[in-house]
Amino acid sequence: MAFHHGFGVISWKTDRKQVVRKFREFAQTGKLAEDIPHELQDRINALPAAARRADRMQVKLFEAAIAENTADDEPNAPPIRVINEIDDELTPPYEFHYSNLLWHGPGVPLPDEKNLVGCDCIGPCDPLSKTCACVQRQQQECDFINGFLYDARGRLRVHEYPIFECNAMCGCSEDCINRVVQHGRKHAIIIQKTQKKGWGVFAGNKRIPAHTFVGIYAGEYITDEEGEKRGKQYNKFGRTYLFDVDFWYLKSHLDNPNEWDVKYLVDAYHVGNFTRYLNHSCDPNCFLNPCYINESNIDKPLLAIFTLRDVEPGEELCFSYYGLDDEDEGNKTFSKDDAVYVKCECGAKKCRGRMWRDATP
Ligand SMILES: C[S@@+](CC[C@H](N)C(=O)[O-])C[C@H]1O[C@@H](n2cnc3c(N)ncnc32)[C@H](O)[C@@H]1O
Repeated sequence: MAFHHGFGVISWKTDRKQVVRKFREFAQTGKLAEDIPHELQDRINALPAAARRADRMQVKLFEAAIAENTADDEPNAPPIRVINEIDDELTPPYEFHYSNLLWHGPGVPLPDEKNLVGCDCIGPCDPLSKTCACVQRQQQECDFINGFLYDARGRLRVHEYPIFECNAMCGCSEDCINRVVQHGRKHAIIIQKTQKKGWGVFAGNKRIPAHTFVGIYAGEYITDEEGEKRGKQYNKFGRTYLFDVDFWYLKSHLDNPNEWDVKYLVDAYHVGNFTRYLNHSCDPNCFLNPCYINESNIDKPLLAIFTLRDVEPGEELCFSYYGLDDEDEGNKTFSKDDAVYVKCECGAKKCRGRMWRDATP
C-alpha cells in the first residue's frame, strides 16, 4: 500500500511508522487555541428563537456538529443525543466548539513529539515482553503491575497511575492492547438536562462495564496564570469548566511536594466535548486518569475518563470534583479560587450535602 502526501509517496512496507503517524489524527493534539472555530455558534446564536425552535433545528444542529467534529477521531462511536424532558431549553448554551482534542493557549508548549520513544514490536505488543520499550516506560511509573495498565479487553487494571499508550513512533499494530484512549469513545452517550444540576451526561441504552474508557476531558490547555484570570470571570456566572492538572505523580519526585505548583489547566468553556457536562457526585461512577499518547512532556497528560463500576443504561455518569479520595477536600480537581460551598444535589446516600462552587451566580 502507498499513499501520496505533501512530501511524496510513503510506502507501507518501508515507512510503516510514518504511515501509522499520518493516520493517527486523534492523538495529534497540537492545535492552537487561537484557531478554535466559532462561526457555527455565532450564527446559531444570532438566529431568532422561533427559528431555532422550528422543527427542533437547534437540537439537530447540535447533534450534527458533534458527529461532524468527531468523525475522524471516534469513527465507530455511537451518536451522542441531546435530550431535555425537564424544561424548554433546547440544548446546552451554544457557547463552545465541540471537539475531542486539546487546543493550546499562549505559553503552553505544543506536544513534545521529538522525545517520544516508540517500541519496535511487530503486531500487537506482548505485555510480558522484556524488550518492548512501551512496557518498560509503563513500568517506570507503575512497577507493581506486570505489563500494561489495560487488560485484554481494554479495561483499566489500576486507577490513578499515568497510562503510557503506544504512540506514533511505535511499530506495533493498531490492535495492540496498549492503544485504547487513542481509539476513542465506544459507548453511546446522552447529554440530558437534570432537575437540579443543569445539564448532565447519561449512558445510552447499553451498560458500560467497569473500568472502561468513556472520553477525554477535552478543552484548551492554558497556563495557571491564565486559569486564575478565567476563574474570576467564571465565578460571575457560577459554572466552571476549569480543571487543574495536578496529579500526584507530577510532584512525587520532589523532596517537598508542597512546593509544587499547578502549571497547566484544561478549560472546557470555549472548546470541549460531552465530558464538560459531567456533574459531581459524592459516590461517583467515573474517575479521571492521566494518559500520554503522542506527548513526552510529563506536565501535559490527556485527562481520560473511565468508569469506576458498571454503569447501567440511562444512568448518569458523574465523577468526584474532589478526586477519588472524597474526604480529601484539598485534592480538588476543578479550579477552586474563591470557592464557596453550595448544596450538593448528587443524591448519593453518602452525599456530604455540600459541594464547592466558584461563586454565587
Ligand atoms: C463542569 S459543570 C457540569 C455541567 C453543568 N451541569 C452544566 O449544565 O453545564 C459544573 C457545574 O455543574 C453544577 N453541578 C455539578 N455537579 C453538581 C452537584 N452535585 N450538585 C449541584 N450542582 C452541580 C454546578 O453548577 C457546577 O458549577
